[in-house]
Amino acid sequence: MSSLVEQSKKLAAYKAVDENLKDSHSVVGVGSGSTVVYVAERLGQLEHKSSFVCIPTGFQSKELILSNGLRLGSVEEYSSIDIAFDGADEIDSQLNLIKGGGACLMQEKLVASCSKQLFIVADYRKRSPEKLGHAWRQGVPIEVVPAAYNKVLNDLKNLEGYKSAKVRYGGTFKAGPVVTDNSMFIIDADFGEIPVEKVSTLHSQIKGLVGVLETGLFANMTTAAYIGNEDGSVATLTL
Ligand SMILES: O=C[C@H](O)[C@H](O)[C@H](O)COP(=O)(O)O
Repeated sequence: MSSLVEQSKKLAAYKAVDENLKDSHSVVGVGSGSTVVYVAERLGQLEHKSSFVCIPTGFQSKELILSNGLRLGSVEEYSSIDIAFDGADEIDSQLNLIKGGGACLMQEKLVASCSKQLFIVADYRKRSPEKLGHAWRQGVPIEVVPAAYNKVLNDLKNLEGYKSAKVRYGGTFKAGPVVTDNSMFIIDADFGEIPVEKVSTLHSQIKGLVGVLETGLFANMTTAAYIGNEDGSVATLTL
């Protein structure tokens, strides 16, 4: 990956933490992915880091919290979270998101839904001019019960906008399907470009299929998105 992309991730993450984490915040959600690495790094540099507890969104997130000397909690203990930081695979003009490129969507949505504020950190490649499905062409990640994958693949064909869907495989790293932190499979379903006003409906339709645990469509959850630009600036997107 180019150092420009890496630099933009870091700048976005640092700025999101610096501008939004307050001394009064005692419970902080820490998401998953390669951009949140810099959120955890920044949190770990804070003098008052022992004054808040961090809630992970999966295995990688838990490791980030521990390796940066942060206090680890769990969403079972803290179902009310003051603020959460997470990455995204794509962000539309209304701050709806596609997430789950790293197969972590269920616990991410759990933490986001428990949090009073959700700040997204990303590099410039993640920002769509308007609709989801523009830059992120791999499809909407859907976490499914393993026994239901074939049924869900068939059910998806009946939904408006459906183009194709497939179970995600591990490639050279895993013979067979990717298995999530919740022991589920991931289906990537291509719906082309998703109109802003249809994100929520599409999420509900997919979620309504028996066998679906959660979708990677995050509608109306984002407080603000911090986007690291190629020129070294960071754009703050709010509604
Ligand atoms: O499943 C993974 C998560 O949804 C990530 O937050 C998302 O894929 C973005 O990751 P990255 O910051 O590596 O692009």
